Amino acid sequence: MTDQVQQLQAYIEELENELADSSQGLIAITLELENAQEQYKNIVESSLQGIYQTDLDGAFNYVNPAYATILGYGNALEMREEVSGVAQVYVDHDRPKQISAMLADRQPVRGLLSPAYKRDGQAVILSENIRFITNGTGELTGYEVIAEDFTRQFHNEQRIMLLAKVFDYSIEGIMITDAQTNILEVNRAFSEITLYSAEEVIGKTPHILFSGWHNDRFYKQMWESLNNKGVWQGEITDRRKNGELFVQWVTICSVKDNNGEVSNYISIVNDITSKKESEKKIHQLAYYDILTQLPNRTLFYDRVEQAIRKGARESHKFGILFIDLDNFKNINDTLGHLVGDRFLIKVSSLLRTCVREEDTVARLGGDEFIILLEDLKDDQDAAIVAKNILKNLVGTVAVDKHLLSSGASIGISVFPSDGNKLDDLIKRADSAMYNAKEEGKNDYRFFTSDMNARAMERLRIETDLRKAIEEEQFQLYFQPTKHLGQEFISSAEALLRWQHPTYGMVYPDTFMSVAEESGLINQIGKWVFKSGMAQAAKWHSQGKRVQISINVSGRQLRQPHLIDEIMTQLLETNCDPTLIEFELTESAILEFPDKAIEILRKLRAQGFSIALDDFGTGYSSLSYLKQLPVDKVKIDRSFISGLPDDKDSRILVEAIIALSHKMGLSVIAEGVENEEQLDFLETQKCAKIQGYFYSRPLSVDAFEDFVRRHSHPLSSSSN
Ligand SMILES: Nc1nc2c(ncn2[C@@H]2O[C@@H]3COP(=O)(O)O[C@H]4[C@@H](O)[C@H](n5cnc6c(=O)[nH]c(N)nc65)O[C@@H]4COP(=O)(O)O[C@H]3[C@H]2O)c(=O)[nH]1
Repeated sequence: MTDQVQQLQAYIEELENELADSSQGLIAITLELENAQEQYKNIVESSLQGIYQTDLDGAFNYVNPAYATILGYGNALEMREEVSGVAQVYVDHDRPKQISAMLADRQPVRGLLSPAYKRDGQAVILSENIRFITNGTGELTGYEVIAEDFTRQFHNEQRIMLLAKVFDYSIEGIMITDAQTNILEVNRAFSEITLYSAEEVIGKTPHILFSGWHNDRFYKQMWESLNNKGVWQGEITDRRKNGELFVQWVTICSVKDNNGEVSNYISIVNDITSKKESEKKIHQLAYYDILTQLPNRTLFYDRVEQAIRKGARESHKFGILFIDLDNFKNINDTLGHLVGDRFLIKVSSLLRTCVREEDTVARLGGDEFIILLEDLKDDQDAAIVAKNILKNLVGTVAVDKHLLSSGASIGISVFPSDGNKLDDLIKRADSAMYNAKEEGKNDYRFFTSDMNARAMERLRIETDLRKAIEEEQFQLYFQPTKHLGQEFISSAEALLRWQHPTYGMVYPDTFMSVAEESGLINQIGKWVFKSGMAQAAKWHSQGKRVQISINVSGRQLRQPHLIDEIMTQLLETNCDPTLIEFELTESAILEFPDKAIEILRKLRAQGFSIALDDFGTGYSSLSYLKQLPVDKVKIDRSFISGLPDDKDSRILVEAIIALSHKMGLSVIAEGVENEEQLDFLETQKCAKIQGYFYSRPLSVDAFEDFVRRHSHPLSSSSN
């Protein structure tokens, strides 16, 4: 229709032109022209397309009924009465100018989309073909527009474009197949996920992604769901073009045609490989030990809970082995953490080899491991495993160039005889482990009720100790040390006593290990520093110079701000540092020698003295002594008690005294209880002694009395 109108229009123009040129045949042509114009008018008037003509300024010269209808007017006349030109109809007020610019080359414009307003103000999109109108001399006089209401198509097209964009830009991969699963279309995300371009997959089937990961049953269930419900959702592991496996979360829908037959399948695919990997990582971090990759405490406890449920249901026994390495601290401190870590990794694999596949070996932290032995037939089966572990751990384990061995102490509890709750079973295996340690290490123990009583006792002591710290139930006793050949007293060891409100005087042997394990020793130690220094300063201010030895345990040495704390107490008590000696055992220093040596050096630099307590009982060789910044060696009383009869004790004591003298260290013998011991020590020129033979530890009053009884003004010289 549009073409027909345009052809006619062109023809009329041609005739008009011919008319202008020629005077001959004018009448015939005029008739033909009128005819053609009539014909044109009829066609235009009855056209379903809107047609109008305007002058160059956009004023309407003619509007056909269809155009008036498109714009919501009753008829063309009505429209002409209300609207004079395009400016009142089109959204673009500059339309005449725009049209002139578009038609500058006199070529018609086709398919121009022009938004306009209907009579009632509603928007309408017109699709227009526009051409210029010339007069007989070829001069431009206006333009003619054939317009169609394109609003509905426009919105449909917009929708389709929008859907195409969604398809293209969706972050989910989309694959559309026909009913035979031949791929018809895939989007950009699909290509990014699978690494196949659209060209590579279109015409193929999704089998191109097949990884072999799933069995036939999996696909059978998928098709069953698709056929019955029209949809399937799940995880599929497929293979990318580069061969890599990937996990995707897939939703497949079947699309049916008007006859109810499946025409297409649409798969929407989410690559969840990285999500899966991070889930795996999170799971690994939450449930496995980072160093050894063994299950951690959380996972272990969970397995025990499961075992308890299963055990209760099926009347099964299971065992828990609590393992603490005996010698690990030494390995760590002497060879460094890196070797220590590697050793722990080796121990972990070694432990795994000692149990069955279904058993769980976990690391609780540090050098503590724990094993769940599932389905025990007999308690003794747990003992067999424990023995096997000990045998393996005593043998050497190669780490780098070192051949290391560490015994272990193992505690065993058995479900249900030792408890049917997680807490009880773990606590009891732990108590049994302590027992194995206390009774000589490198062995295993089953839990007994007697151990339970001891564990309860430890707990009670810890609770009471906390109260004791709060209420300052402690006292310092002082045990004088005797300088041979010197009558007056110039030094003493400060020894802690606990005045328990119920049990009376409690000695360190009862509570020191609990204080150490619980860490309460740090608070108690602070009190000892303060009281010891205050006492030394007080006697000093009274003109009595007594050097006081204060014990410092390994745990205290590990305290990060030990030196600051000591210096604070020194300032607060106004004590002279040369009046204070710190006593440390060899083993406390050897727990982490480098750090300990640094601390001791700093303390000496501040004017304090250092004594090596219990010397001879630790692991260090005598030559190691050279490296330690100490002023004094205290020979352990276990060697003194053998004097003078026990040959080994004699040899050792002689050697320690001789070596210390050679190294310029002062020596003191602890635990001297009789004259024979004293005589022997005198012959060896051991200058100082301490022990019941001379004096027991004394309260402050008793100590001052003791000094007075020795009828000397207290010395003003140092020891
Ligand atoms: N059989 C016998 N024993 C003798 C004799 N002479 C002294 N003793 C005892 O031997 C222990 C010497 O202290 P230690 O070796 O430093 O051993 C101390 C020390 O390691 C620790 N300790 C005591 N007070 C403190 C303290 O304030 N802080 C820290 N960290 N540890 C302390 O507790 C341990 C035990 O202290 P005490 O029970 O006071 O026991 C004291 C003392 O009473 C003797 O001739 N024969």
